[in-house]
Amino acid sequence: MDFLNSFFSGLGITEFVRPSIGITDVLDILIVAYIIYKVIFWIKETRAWVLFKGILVIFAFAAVAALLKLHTIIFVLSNTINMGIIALLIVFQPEMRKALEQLGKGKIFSYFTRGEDAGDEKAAARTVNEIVKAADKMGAAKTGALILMEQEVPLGDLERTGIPIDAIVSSQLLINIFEHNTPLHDGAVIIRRNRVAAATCFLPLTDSNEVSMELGTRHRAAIGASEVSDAHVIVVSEETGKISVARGGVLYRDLTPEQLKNMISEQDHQSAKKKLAIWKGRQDK
Ligand SMILES: Nc1ncnc2c1ncn2[C@@H]1O[C@H](COP(=O)(O)OP(=O)(O)OP(=O)(O)O)[C@@H](O)[C@H]1O
Repeated sequence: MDFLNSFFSGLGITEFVRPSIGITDVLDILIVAYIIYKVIFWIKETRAWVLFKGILVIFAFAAVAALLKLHTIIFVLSNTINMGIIALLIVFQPEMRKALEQLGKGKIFSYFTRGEDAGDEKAAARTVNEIVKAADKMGAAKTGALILMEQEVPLGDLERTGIPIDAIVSSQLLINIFEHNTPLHDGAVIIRRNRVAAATCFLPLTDSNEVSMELGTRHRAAIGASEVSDAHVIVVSEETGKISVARGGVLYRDLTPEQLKNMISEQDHQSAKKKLAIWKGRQDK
């Protein structure tokens, strides 16, 4: 303290007021810093990043206008800022929804819901095997398919667009659902905890313009569904018979049955989540 006083008196500042910082202030600063860090991280992960850079340009423009006293520009900018905030909320409604869903499926909540699935491991492994078997056979026969495996984000909204099934997953059932010219073959199947919940479900199409032109609406729907949920979305191409998986907005194409199995089994999902940031930039073009 003496050192600080002599330092400031050396600078000609005689009265040194020490701000009183308590433990709650430190906690407060740490929480705010963490939230800002998370928001920046989230912005960088979504298309909000491009928009964020655009906003920075506008701020720089406003600063220059204020510096040069360009009154008309300042007037226009200050009167449109409120509208701009509302426009941002509307444009980024899907991203904000996703962020809130991710917040909701965080550790605290999953801790309380994990118990429900205890003892289900054997059935889950069987389900994975049946799905892989079905995908492999449908690929060989060039039967198009679209299958969502629900994870933590509930798919009730998507499920309601289809026809309820509620049957134990089997490769025969899946192959039968996607058989051409049958009433259930169009759209997606949703699988929830080892049961086929619904078929003919309609999924949101991705609006990403980074998706290859050679991919049609089935693959776009798979990517779209994986953007709004954490589901494993399996696609079998009717045209090529190739198997792909969409997860977190990324399409992993041309998978072997073994790779598919690894991707959709739970342990792999956890490690894949960690790798997601690395894969993010490798979205198929
Ligand atoms: N929004 C959607 N939700 C669910 N299923 C969809 C959706 N859009 C298309 N599909 C399914 O995809 C089929 C059309 O696939 P399309 O040929 O356009 O896609 P693709 O990506 O080229 O796939 P493929 O390689 O199998 O031809 C539809 O008959 C329907 O079953």
